[in-house]
Amino acid sequence: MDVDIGNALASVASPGVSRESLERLDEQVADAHERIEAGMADGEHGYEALNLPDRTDPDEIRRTVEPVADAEALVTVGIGGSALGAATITEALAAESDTEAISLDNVDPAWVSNHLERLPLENTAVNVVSRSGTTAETLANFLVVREAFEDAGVDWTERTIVTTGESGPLRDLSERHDLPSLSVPDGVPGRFSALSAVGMVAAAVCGHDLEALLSGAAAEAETLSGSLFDCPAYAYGATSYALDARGARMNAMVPYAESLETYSEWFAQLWAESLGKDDLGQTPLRALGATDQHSQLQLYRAGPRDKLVTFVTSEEGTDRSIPETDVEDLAYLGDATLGELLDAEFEATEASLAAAGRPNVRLELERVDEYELGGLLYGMEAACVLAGELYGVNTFEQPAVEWAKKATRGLLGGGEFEEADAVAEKSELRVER
Ligand SMILES: O=P(O)(O)OC[C@H]1O[C@H](O)[C@H](O)[C@@H](O)[C@@H]1O
Repeated sequence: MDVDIGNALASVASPGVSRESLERLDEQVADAHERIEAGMADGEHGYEALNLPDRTDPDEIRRTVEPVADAEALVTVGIGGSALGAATITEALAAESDTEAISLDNVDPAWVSNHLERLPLENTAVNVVSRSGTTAETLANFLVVREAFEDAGVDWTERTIVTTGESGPLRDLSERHDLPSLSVPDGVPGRFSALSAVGMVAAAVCGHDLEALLSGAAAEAETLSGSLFDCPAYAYGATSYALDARGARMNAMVPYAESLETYSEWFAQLWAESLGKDDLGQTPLRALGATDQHSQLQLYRAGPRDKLVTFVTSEEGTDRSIPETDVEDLAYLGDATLGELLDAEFEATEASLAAAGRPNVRLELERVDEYELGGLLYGMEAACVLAGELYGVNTFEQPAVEWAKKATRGLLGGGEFEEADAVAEKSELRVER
C-alpha cells in the first residue's frame, strides 16, 4: 500500500496540516513507534495483533476446514470484529471463488430466514466466530442455523467450524460436539483479528491464498519505522490524527471498487471502537466511489469543513469496454472502458475536493488481490494503533460497547445487570399522530 497525503497539506486544504507540523509530529511518531515495537516484542494485549503475519498458521487453518472445503456456500455467524474481517476478505476476492460467502451478523428475523431458506444447506459450511463465546447475536443466530440444518435433515456437526477463545460457552459447545475448532489468538481484540483464524477460516473455505494474504501483511509490517515519512501506515494514522485536531472530525472512507464496500465497514469499526474514547476520536463515514459521488459528494465538497476523505484506488483490475453508440453526445463513452470511466471519476472527484480546499488522502493498491488486501488490512490496523498512541487513548478496549451488551442481556433475563435498569429510565417527549 502506498499513501499520498499531498492533498491533506495546508498548502492545498483547510483544514490541512503543514509540512513543518508533520515534521514536529514525526517526533511523537518516533516515540509512539518505540512503544508499539515494545508492545509487539512483549506480545502485549492489542499490540500482539501486529505480530499476526508471523503467528498465523495457514496450514492449521486449511487442515481444520478440510471437512467443508468443497462447500458451495459459506455462512459466517459472528458480529463486529468476528464477522467483518471475514466478510471484507471474501467480498473483496469474491470474483476468484466459486463459494458464495455470506455473513449472518445481524438478528433481523426476516433477513436471517431469507438467507436460510435460500441456501443449499446440504452443501453449506458454517463458520461460527466469537472471541468471548457469549455474544447474544452470534449465539442466537447459531442456534437458529443449527435448527435450520436439523429441519433440512443435514447434520450440522459435519458442516460447522468454530473459532473462539480458550474457554467459554462456545468452546464448551464445540468440545461437546467434537467440532473442528480454532482459537482466537490471545492478545488480539476482535477488530484486529482479520489476519488470524477469525478472518482466515472464511478465506480458506473460499479457496483464497492464505500465504499471500499474510505475506502482503508482513511486507507492510516491514515498513513500520520511526518516521511517518518512511511508513505508509503511519503516514495515514498521523495525518488523520493531525487533521482531526485541526477540525476534520470525520473520516469518509471511499474505495473506488465495489469489492471493497465491506472493507469500509471493517474500517469503521476499527476506527470508531479503537479511537472513540475520552471524548476523542474521528468519526468514520462509509461511502463508495463512483456511486456516492452522486449523493454525498455535494456535502463533502461544500458542507462543513469537518471531513477528511480517504480514497482507496486500485491500479489494475478486470475491465470491460463500453459499446459504441451512434448517439452523438455519448460517442465519447464508446472510446472508453468501464475501468477508464471509474478512474476518471476518481481523479475528477479527488481534484474537485482539492480545488475546494477539502483535505483528502489516497491509499493506493496495485490491484485487489490477497497480497494487496493483506497489506491494506495490516496497514490500517497499524495506522489505528499509531493514532491511538497519538491521542493517548486505550486503543484496545471498548467499554462503551460492553455497557449495551450487558443491558441487552439483562433485558432478556440473562442475569442481573444494573445497565438494564437504565432502559426503564428513558425520558420521553412523545409527539403522537
Ligand atoms: O467475538 P465476540 O466476543 O463475539 O465479540 C464480537 C464483537 O462484540 C462487541 O460488540 C465488541 O465491541 C466487538 O469488538 C466485538 O468484535
